[in-house]
Amino acid sequence: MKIEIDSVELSFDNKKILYGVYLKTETGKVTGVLGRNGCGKTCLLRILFGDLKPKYKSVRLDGKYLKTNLFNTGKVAYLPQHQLLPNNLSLKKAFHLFQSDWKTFTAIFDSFKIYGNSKINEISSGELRVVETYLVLDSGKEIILLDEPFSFIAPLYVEKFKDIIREKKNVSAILITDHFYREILDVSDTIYLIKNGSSKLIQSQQDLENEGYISFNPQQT
Ligand SMILES: Nc1ncnc2c1ncn2[C@@H]1O[C@H](COP(=O)(O)OP(=O)(O)OP(=O)(O)O)[C@@H](O)[C@H]1O
Repeated sequence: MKIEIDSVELSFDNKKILYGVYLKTETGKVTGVLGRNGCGKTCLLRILFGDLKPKYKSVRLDGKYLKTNLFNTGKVAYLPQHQLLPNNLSLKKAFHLFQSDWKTFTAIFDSFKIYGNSKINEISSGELRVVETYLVLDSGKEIILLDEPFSFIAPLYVEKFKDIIREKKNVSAILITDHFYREILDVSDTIYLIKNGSSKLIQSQQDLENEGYISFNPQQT
């Protein structure tokens, strides 16, 4: 499946946020989205999902204009920046509801074994992020949108999620945004930088330096 979004026009109180975006993601590929704080990454994911209504947008699935919101198609799973799961749900129940296998999860993240009967509000915010990111990635949906999956979790878990993302991209088109740009560069097949309301295709870390997204680091040359 191929998903494209363009012709996005989003403003808040006459402040233009997005106005020149083109972004494509497809099955078999991870598409990374980078950009400074407040450039519009979360808004773009929400517009694609259908959760935020801009003045205008055009979303195409396999080249065909989508007349409804993407979430109405049942083809998408979305990890928002805010909490996804309700507080009083037990972890095992959450896995049951998402039709995800608890034992497979705890075989990868073994320190979670003790939490099967714990409620969502009894684990740490980082642990919750691990659970939610896993459930979204394991949803089997054709399109997966991840808003900052790496930012709040330990480096060991970031590595595990990068492996899971590489595996899941075989069946899903994965769109991911995060400030951990090295992880995004590592795991993505295609990268866009959102800057001044527009998207730019990024080929290398050098491009990110040239665009002023990261500063020049002589130790890495
Ligand atoms: N509901 C809203 N009302 C007014 N302004 C908003 C609203 N939602 C977002 N914005 C503004 O739109 C801009 C883009 O926000 P967005 O959350 O998409 O940024 P971002 O690139 O995801 O930032 P970050 O990396 O800090 O999460 C910001 O300037 C933000 O203040």
